[in-house]
Amino acid sequence: MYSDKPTQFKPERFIDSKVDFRGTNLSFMPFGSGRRICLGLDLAVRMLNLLLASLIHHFDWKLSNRMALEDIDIKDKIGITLQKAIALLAILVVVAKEFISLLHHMFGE
Ligand code: HEM
Repeated sequence: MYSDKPTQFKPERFIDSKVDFRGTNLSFMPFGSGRRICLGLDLAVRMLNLLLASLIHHFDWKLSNRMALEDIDIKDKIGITLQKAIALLAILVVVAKEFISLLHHMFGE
């Protein structure tokens, strides 16, 4: 099931799945496995949810005119860090009112 079109973005493949990301299932190990498994795993899992939820909550997003829906894919390219082979050109559209008032609160008028 997990090897079914592995390069396609299909998050639903994990619904009702018993495979986890903590290095016990070698078909899916984003943080590595065994003695050298990522030391920041727990921090990263918490921060990723918070970061992504904050970005989605505070901003509206749209795709750049230079990119079509069909161009979105999840292939990676090897480098010092792992990068997307085709960058996602997402544009921030509207800054939500709550975020503006948060900035005012933090930095004054
Ligand atoms: C989404 C975020 C992250 C991903 C996907 C990730 C992934 C990985 C992977 C694949 C490895 C290599 C594991 C292996 O060799 O088997 C690794 C190692 C490591 N990661 Fe992360 N990591 C993330 C975030 C973090 C964070 C936030 C920290 C620290 C605060 C961290 C600290 C480390 C350290 C210290 C190692 C080396 C462990 C060792 O060699 O013993 N990582 N990480």
